Amino acid sequence: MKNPTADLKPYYLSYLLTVCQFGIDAHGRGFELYFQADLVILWPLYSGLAKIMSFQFDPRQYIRTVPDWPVQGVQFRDITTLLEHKLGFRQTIDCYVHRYFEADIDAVVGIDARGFIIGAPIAYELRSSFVPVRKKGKLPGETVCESYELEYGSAEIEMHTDALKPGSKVILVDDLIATGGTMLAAARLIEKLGASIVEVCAIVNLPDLGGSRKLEEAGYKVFSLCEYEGD
Ligand SMILES: O=P(O)(O)OC[C@H]1O[C@H](OP(=O)(O)OP(=O)(O)O)[C@H](O)[C@@H]1O
Ligand SMILES: Nc1ncnc2[nH]cnc12
Repeated sequence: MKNPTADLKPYYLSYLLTVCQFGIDAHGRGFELYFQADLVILWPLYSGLAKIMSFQFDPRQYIRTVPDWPVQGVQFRDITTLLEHKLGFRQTIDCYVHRYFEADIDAVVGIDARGFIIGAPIAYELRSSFVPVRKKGKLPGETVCESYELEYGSAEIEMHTDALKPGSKVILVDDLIATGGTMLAAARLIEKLGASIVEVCAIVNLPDLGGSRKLEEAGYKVFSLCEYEGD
């Protein structure tokens, strides 16, 4: 087991604080000594529980499906109902934080617009920077641009050229992978800036639309919290 006190992790710390605080008050020993001792004891228990909870969490219970929206034939997987659910939202963010906590991520890149909602809190918890990929025409600085096809339409996205340092480690985040066009275009932007993509991740994957397969064939690791077959 890695010694947790060697490099205190603020995220785990926030979970443990309540327990430890009680211990500190009751015990009356030096803060450092007692606090660190608690971390050593609780670390395997806490990280084990967090993994089990992430494993069991299924966001589909909170996601609303709207048939034939925005066009006939599309089963729209609406994550607003997940975001509205206090615990569901928290568990969603926690799944990514636990997954990437020890990956030394420099930046979370979130895709306009729903990728911002989940990308920003993940970046905050990972203590990394957050970089927005925006629809064309929204960023004021010098940008790199990519065009792509959607399940319903086509679009262009941009990122500031100075948003990522060459060689930096990033995760790419969006709410959903359908045809994969958006993620692939965003991944190309990241690569144009010379950064390296640890994983591309989404809440929802629609595997039958082929996006995750395309991303994997392009060499990216893909992670999603749930899938809907047959879309
Ligand atoms: O895998 P794909 O086929 O590329 O589709 C997935 C993308 O489509 C949706 O965004 P949309 O373009 O509808 O924009 P929005 O977030 O502004 O609603 C979704 O949030 C993803 O970004
Ligand atoms: N089926 C779908 N549901 C929600 N967002 C989407 N973006 C592309 N396809 C989608």
